[in-house]
Amino acid sequence: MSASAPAKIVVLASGAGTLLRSLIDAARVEGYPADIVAVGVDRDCPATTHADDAGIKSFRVRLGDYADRAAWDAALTEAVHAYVPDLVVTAGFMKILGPSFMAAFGGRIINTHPALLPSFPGAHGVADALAYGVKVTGATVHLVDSGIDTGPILAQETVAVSDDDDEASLHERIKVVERRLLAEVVAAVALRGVISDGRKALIPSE
Ligand SMILES: Nc1nc2c(c(=O)[nH]1)N[C@@H](CN(C=O)c1ccc(C(=O)N[C@@H](CCC(=O)O)C(=O)O)cc1)CN2
Ligand SMILES: NCC(=O)N[C@@H]1O[C@H](COP(=O)([O-])[O-])[C@@H](O)[C@H]1O
Repeated sequence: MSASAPAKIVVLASGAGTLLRSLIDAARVEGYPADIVAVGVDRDCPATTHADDAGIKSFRVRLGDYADRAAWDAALTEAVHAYVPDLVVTAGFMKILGPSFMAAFGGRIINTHPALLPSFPGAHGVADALAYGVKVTGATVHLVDSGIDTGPILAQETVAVSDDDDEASLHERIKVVERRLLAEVVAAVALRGVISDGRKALIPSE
C-alpha cells in the first residue's frame, strides 16, 4: 500500500451483506484510504446485489462447482489474485480459507466475528454465546490465519446481552458495532499497516 493511493480491497461475503454495504458506504467518503475493487461470494446471496448496486465487480466461487475443497481454495485464490488486492476482508464469508489462499494472502486478510474471541469461534458465534448464557458478548476484528477464528486480534468491542434477546436481536446489535468497527480497522490498517508476531497484532499509532 503506497502512502497516497488508496489500498485495494477485495471483500468476501456469503450472506445478507449488510457489513459489505456499510464498508461500501464508508469507502465512498472522500479521503477513505481504501477502495473496494471487487466482491467475491461462495454462494448466491444478497451481497452480490450490493456490489452490483455500487458498480463494483463481483465473482462467485461455489464449493459445489469443484472436485474438492483444495480445488475450490485454489480457484478462489486465483479469482481474488486477479484483482491484485492489498487487503482481503471477509465480512460474513462462511467458508474457511485454505492453504492456497493463506499462502497468497496470509497476513493481509481481515475478518469480523460476532463474538469476543477466543470465546465462541466458528459459524454460530451469536447462537453459541446466547446458549451459554453470557451477559456480555461483542465483536472481534482480527487477522485471519489457518485456524478457525484464531488469528491475531485487531479490535474488539462489547455488546450487552438483554434478557429478552433472541439470536436475531442480539446479532443485529452486534452488527451495528461491526459495521463501524470494521470500517475503522480497515482504514487504520490501510493507512498504517499492521505488525504481528502471529499471536498478537498491533496497528502502529498515528
Ligand atoms: N482460515 C480461515 N478462514 C476463515 C476464517 C478464519 O478464521 N480462518 N474466518 C471465517 C469467518 N468465520 C468466522 O468469523 C467462519 C465462517 C465459517 C466457518 C465454518 O465452519 N464454515 C464451514 C461451512 C459453513 C457453511 O458453508 O455454511 C466450512 O468452511 O466448512 C467458521 C468460521 C472466514 N474464513
Ligand atoms: N463466523 C463468521 C460470521 O458469523 N460472520 C458474521 O456474519 C455476519 C454477516 O452479516 P451481513 O451478512 O449482514 O454482512 C456478521 O455478523 C459477521 O460477523
